[in-house]
Amino acid sequence: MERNNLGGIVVSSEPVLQLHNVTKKIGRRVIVDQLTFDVPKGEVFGFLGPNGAGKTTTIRMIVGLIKMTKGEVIVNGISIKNNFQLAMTHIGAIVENPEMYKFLSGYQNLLLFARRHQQVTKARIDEVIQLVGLQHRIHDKVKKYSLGMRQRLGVAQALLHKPSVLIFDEPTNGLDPAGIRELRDYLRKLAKEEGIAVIVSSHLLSEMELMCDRIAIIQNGKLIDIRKIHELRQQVGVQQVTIEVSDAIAAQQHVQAFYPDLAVVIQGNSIQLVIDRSTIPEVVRYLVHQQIDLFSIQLGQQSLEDQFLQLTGGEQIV
Ligand SMILES: Nc1ncnc2c1ncn2[C@@H]1O[C@H](COP(=O)(O)OP(=O)(O)OP(=O)(O)O)[C@@H](O)[C@H]1O
Repeated sequence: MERNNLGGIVVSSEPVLQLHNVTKKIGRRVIVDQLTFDVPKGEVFGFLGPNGAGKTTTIRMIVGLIKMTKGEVIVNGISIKNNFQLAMTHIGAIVENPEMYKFLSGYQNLLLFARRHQQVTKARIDEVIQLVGLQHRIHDKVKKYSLGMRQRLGVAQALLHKPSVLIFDEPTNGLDPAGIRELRDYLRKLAKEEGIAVIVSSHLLSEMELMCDRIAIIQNGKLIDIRKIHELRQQVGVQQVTIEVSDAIAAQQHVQAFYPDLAVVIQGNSIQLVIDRSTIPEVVRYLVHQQIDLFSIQLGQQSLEDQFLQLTGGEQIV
């Protein structure tokens, strides 16, 4: 088995989930358009796109809640078209609000849920409770749980039958910052320690960036790009440079004359430009040579957000 290293996390390159040309048409409208990607074991994979991009529809197709118009979904080598029941034994999903009885305890809910799966033992129930960190509150009634705890219980339910893929649609919806952080930590733990492929969807780039190893960007039902988060960070070599100068108008004209393709913006007493880090000394030398005095230089990185906005043609992903 080939292995590679994603930002310090070792994951197997063996895909546990494969989508090939997955397409959904409703009437004449193509909602999801030929999506193709693989997710390996142990990876947290983000499905990022603006509202209405087709994320939920794709997830609903993967878990069999709706039919694909075209394409194929393979889970652990099993086609969901050929052997749906068997393929689903490898998937745990939290797509709609998990079914829970509020007047029963978390533990009683898990017991009820476990009856649906023949092979779930009491030891496994205890194991998933530990995994999601609910051991201290598991005998409280669910009505006393916070939203974050209910979500954990939902994840515990989804994990009972030992799936190799966990799918979670918009997991952070409604959670406060502390809840989001907890969720992020235990989803990453599940991927790292249990080798589960975790697939999450969101329209929030800031969350995906902290949670995922890789992100697929989807817009208007189409896959625009797939990137590894750590690669993205390394690629950001281009920097925004703000140079405080004695004469901003003259500095702008000089730099513009020397680099005709560069956009040079005046900000108060400074000029601002986006250039490769290696070009900075040349610009500085040139300005000094043109008798422009320099007072300060500030560097800012082009953010991941800027990159995604570029990729999606400016459509807002916040
Ligand atoms: N049953 C349906 N009939 C008609 N159109 C639908 C149906 N289900 C979804 N759509 C449309 O398909 C598009 C994609 O919807 P989907 O819910 O998959 O997007 P999403 O990326 O999950 O968005 P959000 O972040 O808002 O949940 C939307 O324009 C939606 O209106």
